[in-house]
Amino acid sequence: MYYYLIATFAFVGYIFYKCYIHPLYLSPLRKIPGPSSDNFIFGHHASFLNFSRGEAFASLTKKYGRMFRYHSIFNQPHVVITDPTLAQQILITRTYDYPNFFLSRNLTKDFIGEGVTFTEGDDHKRQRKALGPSFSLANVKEMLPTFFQASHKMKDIWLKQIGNKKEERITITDLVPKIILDVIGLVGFNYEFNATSPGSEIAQAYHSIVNIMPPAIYVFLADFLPVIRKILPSFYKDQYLESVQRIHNISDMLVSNLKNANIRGNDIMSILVKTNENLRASEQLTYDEMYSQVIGILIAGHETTSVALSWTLYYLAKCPEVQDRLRKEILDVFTDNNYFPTFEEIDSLEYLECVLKETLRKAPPLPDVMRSTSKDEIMNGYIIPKGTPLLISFYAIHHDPLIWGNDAENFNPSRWLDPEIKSNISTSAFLPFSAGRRGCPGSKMALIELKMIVPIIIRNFNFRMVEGFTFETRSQGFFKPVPGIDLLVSKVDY
Ligand code: HEM
Repeated sequence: MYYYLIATFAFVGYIFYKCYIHPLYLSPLRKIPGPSSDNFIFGHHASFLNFSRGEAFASLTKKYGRMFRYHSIFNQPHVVITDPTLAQQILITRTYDYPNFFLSRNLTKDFIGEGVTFTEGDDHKRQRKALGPSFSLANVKEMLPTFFQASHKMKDIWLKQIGNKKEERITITDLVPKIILDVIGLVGFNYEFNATSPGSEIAQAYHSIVNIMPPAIYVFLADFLPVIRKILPSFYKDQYLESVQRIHNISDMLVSNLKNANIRGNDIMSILVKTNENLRASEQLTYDEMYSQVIGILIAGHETTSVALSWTLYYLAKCPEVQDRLRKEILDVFTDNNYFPTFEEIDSLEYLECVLKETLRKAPPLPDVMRSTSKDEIMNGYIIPKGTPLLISFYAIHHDPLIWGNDAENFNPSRWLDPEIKSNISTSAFLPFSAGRRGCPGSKMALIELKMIVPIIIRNFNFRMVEGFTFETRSQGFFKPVPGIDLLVSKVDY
């Protein structure tokens, strides 16, 4: 009887020590400046981490400097980095000294498998080597017709929605993700997702996954108590877990089909399968690794590009003079509505490039990435013990007035034409695609996709803000408008 009592006291004491005494009174990380914990159980997940953490980190940078601390679940201290020099060290100079950090390795692995996002060191290098040819510029150029058709499909759906009306209020964030999902289906796997059709299985599954994530406390506990994964409330079980399973089934089918195919196309996965066959046995990806790339590419390549496109249209609606200037530039190349431009032509649109860069600066689709320390370190004079989670906030770096000037909060594409600003911006101050060995392999593809879609849409439509319409911004994972963006859309005829 006493043993049970002692064991219970010891357990409770240990939990109290780990969740309260150590993080708040003993950890060397408590010396780093930062806000005090808001909630005994949820830490800052009870406050700013639940909403737009990018904006919160930008304002905390002003208060505490470019390295500060916040508290995660059970008060665990995490360190936020908004200093480009430290970001350079973590992301670029010593990439593999700072492994990726996940709130739950188990749940993440269940979801994305052992693909490129999950691996470290030599395994990560091996996977990136195999993926390289799929993302080469030559291959991305082959994707132009798919981008072209997707933008015309988007245009046709909106034209139908406007009909004979002068102007129509459209929730642009309804169609944009579906169009981008279709694109990734075709260029990624040569597969028709038909996401714009009402019964599209993949579109529904995908929507559930990105919109019904289990709360942070579940994710955190899932690593310590595997039983948590079995007692997820039925809401998550039915919608989230079933959707994950559906996407896994599709991934399995795609990779099996490709392995057995006699003729393969130029899509990302086909090229990966071909590249893999030509690698030395020790470098080849296993079936599981290959299969994990499907879900990785789907998530990494879809939500990011779709969010970037939605923000671009939003900022163009917000800044009519920018929209007019961009349309003028576009009309010089897209002389005819059905004109199919060359790669060189879309790449030469200088102001379009500025608009896209400015959108990715103001609203980086992935507002931050997480890493951890693999050994004890000193950073900016503070002791950072091994295993400390580090959050590199791209959003805060992109909004830092010391880098971007006093108009950092303004949407001003012309800043990218200013030679002085251009020369001040290092690779670690503009990080929409992160940087270093883990930097986004799809950056060229995403930019070219946007450079094809935006002109076709802007050539055909004028976008205006809806008076009084507001939305929230969420940045759990992706920096997204919630519930979405409504704009007034009218046809433009040239
Ligand atoms: C505007 C669009 C995009 C943005 C803003 C973006 C941004 C990013 C960022 C910030 C990372 C994290 C890198 C890190 O952990 O340091 C990443 C990783 C990744 N992205 Fe993208 N991405 C975009 C489009 C794409 C596309 C179109 C694809 C593929 C079709 C893609 C595939 C990947 C993959 C596979 C990774 C994991 C790389 C690794 O861990 O080594 N991304 N992306």
